[in-house]
Amino acid sequence: MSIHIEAEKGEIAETVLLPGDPLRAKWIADHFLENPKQYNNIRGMLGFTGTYNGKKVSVQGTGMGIPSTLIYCHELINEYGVKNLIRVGSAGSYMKKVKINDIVVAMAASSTSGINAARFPGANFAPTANFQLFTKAVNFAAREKINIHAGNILTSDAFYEDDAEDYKKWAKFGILCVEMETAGLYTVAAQYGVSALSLLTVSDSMVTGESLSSEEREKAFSEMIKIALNIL
Ligand SMILES: O=P(O)(O)O[C@H]1O[C@H](CO)[C@@H](O)[C@H]1O
Ligand SMILES: O=c1cc[nH]c(=O)[nH]1
Repeated sequence: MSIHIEAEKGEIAETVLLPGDPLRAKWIADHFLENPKQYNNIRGMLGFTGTYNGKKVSVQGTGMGIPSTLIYCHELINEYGVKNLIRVGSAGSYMKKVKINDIVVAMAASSTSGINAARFPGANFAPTANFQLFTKAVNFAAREKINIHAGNILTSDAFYEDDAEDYKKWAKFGILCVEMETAGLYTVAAQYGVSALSLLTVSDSMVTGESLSSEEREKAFSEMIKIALNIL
């Protein structure tokens, strides 16, 4: 048991899917895992372990933003020996070609977070995806004819930006979409020598103003989950 996770040692798999929303963790466990067993309810941040095609896999909610996500990743890696961390999140599109329900595989994550600026004063750390997981995801999507975008994304500390036009500056530099965790995830994975990948489904568009409802957001992510579970 760690401070925020009440699982016994051995109850969590080496590969963990990480949605921000704990109810999405339950939905994934209920719909995709064989024999799912809940191992965490501290703070309602649900975690489950089951199998997928016979392979042990866990799914753990992280909450929203880098600080919350780092708590769960730190404990999963250091207290439970987790080796592969795969975020399955939602994101807001910054480009016209990145449409609602499209999947983005994050090669790298730019960020407005101060976490690495404080760690590496006067320098920039580049949080990047694990190459093997990234390649497997891209190849699986190609085989299954699932359309994906791959590239740089933005991990923001703010969901509600002051300036609704700010996204245009990031889009000019190739940023596909915005979310709130990946730069933290890629950094903590690098810090402890484990593998991480972020898969994102577009739930909102800054370009068109479209948006999925919270119910659709919770459940509309089947193709992304399929990719995550098939790169184990
Ligand atoms: O859907 P999740 O995984 O929570 O991800 C996105 O949704 C939340 C904001 O609504 C932030 O956590 C953002 O990164
Ligand atoms: O617009 C969005 C959608 C999901 N997540 C974000 O951080 N922003």
